[in-house]
Amino acid sequence: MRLHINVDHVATLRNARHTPYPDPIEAARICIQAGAHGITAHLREDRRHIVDDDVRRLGELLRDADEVFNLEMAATAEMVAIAQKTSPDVVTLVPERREERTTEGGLDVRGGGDVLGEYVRALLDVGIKVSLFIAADEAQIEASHRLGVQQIELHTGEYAHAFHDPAARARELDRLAKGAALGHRLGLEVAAGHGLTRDNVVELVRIRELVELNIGHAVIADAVFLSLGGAVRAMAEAIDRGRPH
Ligand SMILES: CC(=O)[C@@H](O)[C@H](O)COP(=O)(O)O
Ligand SMILES: NCC(=O)COP(=O)(O)O
Repeated sequence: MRLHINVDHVATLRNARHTPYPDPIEAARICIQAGAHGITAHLREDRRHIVDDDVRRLGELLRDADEVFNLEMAATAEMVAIAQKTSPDVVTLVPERREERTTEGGLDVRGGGDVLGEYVRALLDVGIKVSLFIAADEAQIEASHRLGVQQIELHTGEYAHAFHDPAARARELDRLAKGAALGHRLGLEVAAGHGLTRDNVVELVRIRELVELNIGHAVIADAVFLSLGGAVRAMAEAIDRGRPH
């Protein structure tokens, strides 16, 4: 199971005071040293946390360290051009709404039209792996497969919200498990992420088809008490506890 740490909210803290610290690139270095298999960052259109220069510097760090850089972005011409210029290992296309607090729901791949396919091809053509951040919905998974991407990332936000309601949690886990199984059958790599914590990750990783998790907010929050390296190691331990051996 690959664990990619999302460093967006290191930048949120930095931007709250317009200081140069804490630096998300230094955070990425610590996460990698602590055992993360890659770094994720979301360049939002409003630049509320990660900014363009962070993307450039993360790219340099991770290329030098030979570690994976997963750049999350909206499916727009501006973002695709940034990816072509900065060449992350992976681009995850996500839905984005300017006023949302965080990413709500998955990308509408089925209704995405020709333009989404063009963006996907533009990224694949320059050798960037493409992942689509989608709900665990049969039609969206099949549409992702038809677009020729290598990976899907299942949105676990609803599961995270349902965690303290046993019936809703079981329903969400079942939905994610069915989605992961379908994605795997279609030959897609299946990742998951959003709202994951050391508590809710344990049951999720029983889904054998999942090969990657992208986790940010809870790790950065844990870092306040555990140090960043300690928070990454604690998350890796929670994943190990839940993973079928
Ligand atoms: C796509 C996704 O789930 C993450 O990138 C998450 O959106 C982190 O960024 P925000 O907290 O700004 O939504
Ligand atoms: N794609 C999910 C991600 O990168 C991190 O989401 P979160 O853990 O910050 O909610």
